[in-house]
Parts: sequence; C-alpha cells; structure tokens
Amino acid sequence: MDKKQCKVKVVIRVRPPLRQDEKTCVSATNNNVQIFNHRNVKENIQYDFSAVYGMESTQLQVYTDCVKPLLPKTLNGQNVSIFAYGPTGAGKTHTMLGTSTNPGIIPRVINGLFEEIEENKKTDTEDWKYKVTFSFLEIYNEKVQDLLEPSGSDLPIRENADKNILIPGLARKEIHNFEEFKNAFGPASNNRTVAATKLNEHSSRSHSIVQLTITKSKPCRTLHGKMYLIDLAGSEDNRRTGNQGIRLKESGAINKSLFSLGEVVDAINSGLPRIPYRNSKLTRLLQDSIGGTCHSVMITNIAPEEKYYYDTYCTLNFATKSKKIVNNTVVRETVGIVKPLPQVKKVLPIVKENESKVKQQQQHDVSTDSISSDAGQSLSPLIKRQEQWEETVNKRLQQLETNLINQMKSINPVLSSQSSEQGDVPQTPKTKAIQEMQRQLVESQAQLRELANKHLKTSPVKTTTTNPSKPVLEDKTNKVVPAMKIKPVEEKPAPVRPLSGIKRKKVNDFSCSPLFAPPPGKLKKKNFVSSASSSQIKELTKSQQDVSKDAKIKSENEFINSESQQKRNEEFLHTLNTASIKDLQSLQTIGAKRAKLIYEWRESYGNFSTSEDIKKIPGFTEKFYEKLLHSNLVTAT
Ligand SMILES: Nc1ncnc2c1ncn2[C@@H]1O[C@H](COP(=O)(O)OP(=O)(O)OP(=O)(O)O)[C@@H](O)[C@H]1O
Repeated sequence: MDKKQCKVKVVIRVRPPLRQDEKTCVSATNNNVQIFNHRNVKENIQYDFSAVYGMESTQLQVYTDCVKPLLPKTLNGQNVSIFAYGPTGAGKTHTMLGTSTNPGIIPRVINGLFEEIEENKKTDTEDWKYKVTFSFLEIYNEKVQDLLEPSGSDLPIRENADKNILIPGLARKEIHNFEEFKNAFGPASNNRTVAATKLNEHSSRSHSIVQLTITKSKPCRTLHGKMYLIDLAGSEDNRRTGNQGIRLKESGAINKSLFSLGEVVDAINSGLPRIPYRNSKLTRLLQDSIGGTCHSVMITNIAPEEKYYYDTYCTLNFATKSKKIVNNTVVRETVGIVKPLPQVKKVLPIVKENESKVKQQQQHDVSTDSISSDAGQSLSPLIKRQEQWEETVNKRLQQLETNLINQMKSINPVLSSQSSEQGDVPQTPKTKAIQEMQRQLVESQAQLRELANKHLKTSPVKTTTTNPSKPVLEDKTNKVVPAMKIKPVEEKPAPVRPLSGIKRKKVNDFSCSPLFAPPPGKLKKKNFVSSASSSQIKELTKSQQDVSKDAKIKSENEFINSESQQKRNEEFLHTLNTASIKDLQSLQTIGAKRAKLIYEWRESYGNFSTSEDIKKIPGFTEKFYEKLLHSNLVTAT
C-alpha cells in the first residue's frame, strides 16, 4: 500500500455565522483560509490546506469529496476513520450528523454503503456476501459507554492477537438498510451526553463514535472492514464557556483526550515509528483505524465570528501542524497589509526552519511518551543547561547536609532531641564547639555567596553592564536578546543563630536564585541540633564549608516577604504585557510554546490585568502559574 495514503488527511470547514449582525474574522477560498485579528488590523494569517470548505459549502459537497471515495475501501477490508474536530459550537455535529432535512456524513455514509453494496452485487463476478453491523458508543470523562444498550459501566478496550481493537460487551446491531439504522440510532442518540454551555445550547460533552463493521465473504475468504464516524467533543476555552463544576471536569477530560489525538495525528503525519496511542481512550480505540494502513480524514470545523478568533487560530494551528508535515508545502505566513509581498518572501525560510525544530521536538516528545500539561513546554537549551547545573550543585549540597545532620545526631541524640524541644542549649564545652562550628558555617556561607556572584558574572546566562536597567541574555550564537533582570545575590551578613533554631523550609515554599533553585520536593522539613566533640567538629568543618544554604534560604525568604515584592510583581506583569515572544521565553519555566501562547492571548484579548490572568490560557494550570510567578519574582532580584 502507498504509504502516503496512511497519513491523516486534514480539511477545513467554516460554518456560516449564526447571526447576521455578528462580525466575522475568517475568509476562505479553495485551498486557503485567512483569519483577521481585530486587535491588530495590520495582521492577517493565512493557512493553506488541500481542501477548504467555506461558509457556503454544502453537506453533500463535504461528503462527496472527503468520505464517499473511502467507502469502497471499507467494503474491501480496510479500516477508515472520519472525525470532526474543532472548538465548541463550530459545526462538528452539524457536519457529522446534520438534520433530517440537511443530513450530514453519518446518514450519508449508511445510505452510501448500501448503495455501494448493491452496485457491487451487480458487478461482482463472484458470489460475495455482505454484512453490515453498527455499534454506537461515547467516551465521556475517559469512560467508554455503550449508547445502543446503555449499562452505565465503563467498557474495556482490548487488542487481540491480530492487533485489532475490540470492546468486549459492546452491543452490535446488524442492519440491512438505512431504515433499520435510523430506528436504532435515533433512540440511542438520546443517550448521548449533551448539555448547554454558554457557547452552544446543545454542546456535545463526549466523543460520540459510530462504529460500522463491514464483512465481505465468500467460501474460504472473508474481508473485514471497519469505519469509525466520530463527532468529537469540542475543544474548550473555559473562560468563555463559563464552565464550572461538572462541566469544567468534562472539559478537562475533553481537552486532554483531544491533546492526545493531536499527538497521535502529529506522530503519524511525521512518520514517527512510535505512535502514542495509549495516552487516551479515544486514541487507544482508534489504534487500528488511524495511521498504519488505515485511511483517516480529520474535518476541522471553525467558526467565523470574531469572538471565536482565538479558538479558530488555535484550531488552525493544530490542523496546520498535521497538514504541514503531510504535504511539506504548507505555508503559514503573516502578511502586512501595507507591503504584503516582500514580507511573504522573508517569512518563508523562517517557517521552514521552525518546522524542522517542531519536528525534532515532536520526535522527542513522542519518544518519551509524555503528555503532561507541561508537554508543550520546551525549555531553551540555555535554561536547560543552567537547570542541569543547578540540580547537580543542589544534589551535592543536600548530600553534604544530610551527612552533617546524621553525624550530629549520632554524636548526641539525647541532647539533640532535648534542645529541639526546649530551644536552649546549655553552655558546655560541647555547645561552645557548636558555636565555633556556626561561625565557620557563616563564613562559608559568605564564601558561597561570593562564588555565586562570580558565577553570575561568568556563566552563559549573564548580564551585560552596558545598560544595567535592561540586562540581556546572550546565547551561543551571540545573539543578544532582552531578558528579565538578573541581579547578583545580595551580600547580606547572615545573622548568627543557634543551630537549634534552624528550620528547613520546604523547598517549594520558596525558590532560590537561578543558581541554586533546588529541585522540587527533594528536601524535607527538619529540626536539628547537635553537640560535638572537638575532634568530631574538625571532621565536620570540611563539610560545613560546602553547606552554606541556610543563610541563602533565609535571605531569599526575607526578600520574598519584603515590600519590594509588590514592585517585582508589577514588573513581572509589565513583562507579561509588553514582552516579545523571545523575551517571554527567557522567563524562568516558560518554553517556546508557552511564550507564544501568552503572546497570542495578549494579542487576542488585550493586556493581563493581573499576572494571575494567564491561568485563563488553556494549559496554564494553577500549579504552573505558581511555579512561574515564584521563580520569576525571585529570579528578578
Ligand atoms: N454548515 C452549517 N450551516 C448551518 N448551520 C450550521 C453549520 N454548522 C453548524 N451550524 C449550526 O451551528 C450551531 C452549532 O453547531 P454544532 O452543534 O454542530 O457545533 P459543535 O461543534 O458540534 O459544538 P459542540 O462541540 O459544543 O457540540 C448549530 O445550531 C448548528 O446547526
């Protein structure tokens, strides 16, 4: 079989505006979609696809072009999947199901199959027998549910020895004509999980899947074909859907499985050897019908209204990524209204270069099979290198520290526990020795700070002195890019305090400088005190010189609680609202994709009123926000 046929074909369908007075931002021609950013009138983005169905397109046209040619393949033992993808309210259900007066793909396929069978029977030279069965299921909140015979239980997905995917217990109904299908499908549709959201009165809250199996047999030979017709749940921006509670939970499951589907489509269309089918029920189910020797079409539905701009933009990017790799000819270009032509020429090579980077990143992602919400975050090599270095240093420090604590405890566990309870250490020769030890500790802390400052001046991530108010990052290619301010660690004398008072703070309660940010969750909260003989102190002193984190932790905690935090916060918000993609990327924990998302969100919806607003961007979780805020506020010092 021609390998090209195994790719996922991606087409676009634009639904007409639902109200005449709504402003639109999409224009479609045969192979091209343009979207206009109402916030930036100079910008329109163009996407090329092998097929684009505009607002005037009919159900018949979409069916005839995209689906009908695949019916003979199913009848000859091949697997096919057709799915409608897009944001909520963009026309997926309309495309797949339609209405009684304007039927969509599902009813047309059933009719078409029986017509095709009749035609085949007329021309078949051998006595083939045909059998068509259908099942109807939904995946709701990652649970597989039978819609033909609902039982409420989550059906398992299995793979047999021939690598066919099966759902034991799923009802299957044989049908001989369209009427029989309609009679079974109609009532079953009422079992589907549908609810009203702010954007769609009848929003599908699950992926609904019609599975058709077609058996063509004659003595000693049987061909098994399978066709999936899928109305995917809509990708959702919960800021606009107003989803809460159960709707919000549904939305999380929907977005996660769509993300997995995107990964699978990308992997297939990139020709990767390993496809991450197992990351969601949806992709697991589709394993034998998408990629490999199967034929798949993704009909990408978009809505033309301005209010859908960001959804449309994201959806087209999702679709373009797939399409780009299939044909290698897709051009995504940003054209200035004033001088469109020269800009087109300039942008093309950059897009190609980005394509190869994206491809490399995808290969890495798929090989590690990661689909966490952080999967989209790709750290720049510069920051990665720095993080690796920090981790090594931190591990070493932790090890030394643990040794020190253990040794102290082994020296005098009784005193250790007493002191931690009572807070005071009696003045004995041993405690004097401790005080000496503390003094040395403070000294070594100071030494470490000095080293840290030296490192900041010489490390690959460095500040320039030309304009202290606006430091820059310099990368290996000697390109100078603006960055967040990185100040050297402040030279504050750390107060001498009894060891009994030292309490380790949980590492993720604070974040140290870029040099010494500890890996999360490695240190545990500990109270300790010790006393030691002078010989033992000698032994420990060497370790203490390396262990100087306490003073650092304290000074940074002081900073976090200081008044200037508010100012830093404002600066951080300012960066979010004004920085270019490159600048955003230079923030701690923000990778290329997230930087782009922040930038695009800002372009679409305007400035963030608080830094917390970035949680409204899909994929920016509370946890990520806290990590981002914390590390950048501290880094900025
Ligand atoms: N091509 C079209 N022509 C006319 N009306 C359409 C078209 N596409 C969609 N609509 C109408 O737009 C509205 C939303 O469409 P639909 O319910 O199909 O969206 P959806 O993408 O399935 O949304 P959800 O993901 O929330 O289920 C419906 O009222 C539908 O009739």
